[in-house]
Amino acid sequence: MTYRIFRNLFHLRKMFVYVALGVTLFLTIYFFLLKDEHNNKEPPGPKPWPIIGNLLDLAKASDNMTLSMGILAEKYGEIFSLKIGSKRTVILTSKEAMQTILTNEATLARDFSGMFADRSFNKKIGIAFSEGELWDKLRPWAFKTLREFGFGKSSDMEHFIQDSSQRLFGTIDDKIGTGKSCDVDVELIFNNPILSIMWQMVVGRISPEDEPYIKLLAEKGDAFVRSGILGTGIVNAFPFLRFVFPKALGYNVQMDYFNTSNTIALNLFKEMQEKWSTSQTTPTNLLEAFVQNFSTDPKIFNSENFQLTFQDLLLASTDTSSSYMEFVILFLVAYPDVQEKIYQEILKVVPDGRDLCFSDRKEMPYIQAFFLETHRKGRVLQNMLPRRALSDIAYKDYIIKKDTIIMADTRLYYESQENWTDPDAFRPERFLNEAGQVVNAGNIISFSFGKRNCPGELHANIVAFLLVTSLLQRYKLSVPKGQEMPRLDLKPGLTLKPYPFQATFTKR
Ligand code: HEM
Repeated sequence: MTYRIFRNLFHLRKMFVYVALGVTLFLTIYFFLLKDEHNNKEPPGPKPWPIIGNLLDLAKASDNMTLSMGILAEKYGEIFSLKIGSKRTVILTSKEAMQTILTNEATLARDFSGMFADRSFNKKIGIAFSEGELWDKLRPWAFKTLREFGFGKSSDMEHFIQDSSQRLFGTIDDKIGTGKSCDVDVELIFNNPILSIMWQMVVGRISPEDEPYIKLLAEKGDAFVRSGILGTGIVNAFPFLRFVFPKALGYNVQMDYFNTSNTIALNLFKEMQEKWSTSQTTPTNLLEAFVQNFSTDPKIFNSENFQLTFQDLLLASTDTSSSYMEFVILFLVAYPDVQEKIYQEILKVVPDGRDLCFSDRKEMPYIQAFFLETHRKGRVLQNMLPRRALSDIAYKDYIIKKDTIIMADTRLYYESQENWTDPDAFRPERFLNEAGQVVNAGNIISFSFGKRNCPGELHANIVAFLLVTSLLQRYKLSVPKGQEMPRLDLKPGLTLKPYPFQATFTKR
């Protein structure tokens, strides 16, 4: 018996040695003898390992995932290749590369796998991850319809935004009580008000029954975005891992948000279908228009497509704009002289203290320059949403092969000394000429390029302008007494935001 055990152990050890020798031989051949997988026309990049691709190179470049791609770009240039798992990926880091490649119609598709497939019942539906005929029809229809209900129209949006900001100021005033000031945790204060603005345009109302859903979506949406960029990268590279380590990779949190959003949207859709079957009125919101079009084109205007359109609109507008607003407060607090200049500009344009309208913005170049500088330093979507090449694409001497994932990372561009002379400084004046007019706004590329760029730019600008001006009319912002200056670097996540900080809101 003992002899048999020893003999088996011996065989096992021999087998292990053979396997180890085999693997070593394979890796040696792979690295030294096999022809380089990058044909010389593909953009350069570190040599990928079998199975894991360049995940180790990314991890080695920096333990801060927001920096990794930029660090590799310093070595390989404005366009370089990586393999994320087995996925061939190209990273763009210069404005020229992004502008040229992302406006090419062959890059209108998206990467679609792992959690991005699970969130949409494994179908390419909705706006942000659909493609082809459905995307061609749904995106223009959704934004044309939203515009009818106020989206991107300052006069209509003013009403929604004032409503949301009043509620936010109410909470701050309650906290101040009979005093003059209070310290506020800035993290997440804008999520709920900003989500409410888009909710009103999509659903057409905020009833007391809607409030808990808005709160739930704001909270779970934030948890989704914070659920770990590393986890999402790994899950996209090795989709099966999401079922093996769902908790560690953030997959549970992500699915929790998707399921919550899809259930809320489905209930709204059914409720509207019932209403429509009894009284047929002219639509006053996106949901109503969606349901009314169901009978004419059920392939597009069905409940699943509504669920994903609802999710795309609420998530894309809320997290980006709220994180951007957190950066706005951070920079106002960190640079009191900048805050004072904006306040003086507000006083000059509306000395009587009336609410500002978006049309006042054209008289206010300094605040416009401040918003541009905030986009440069507070890079909410530093890594834009991944695209996918529909055919081979030529750029300079390189070829991006069909089906390559295309990612853009704006950090190096925004931090380049060559482009900005003093990139580390927060200096809105860089966007003003000697006559005090706004210049070089086109150098801010945060909303991307081409037909698949961000459709929410104007909406985001209106929201930021009206929220910030009304806030500064009421409060002066500062670092709380006895606290250190908050961190100015960016907190990693699917989108970037400031690290948690407090600001003192003092009534003017
Ligand atoms: C600070 C605010 C925002 C920033 C920096 C931002 C940035 C971006 C970027 C970089 C993309 C990817 C574009 C591409 O693939 O080339 C995108 C997509 C998108 N954004 Fe925004 N965004 C912001 C606010 C908004 C708002 C307010 C909305 C309102 C609805 C919105 C809706 C969308 C949608 C639906 C997409 C997907 C478009 C498509 O795939 O066709 N975004 N955004």
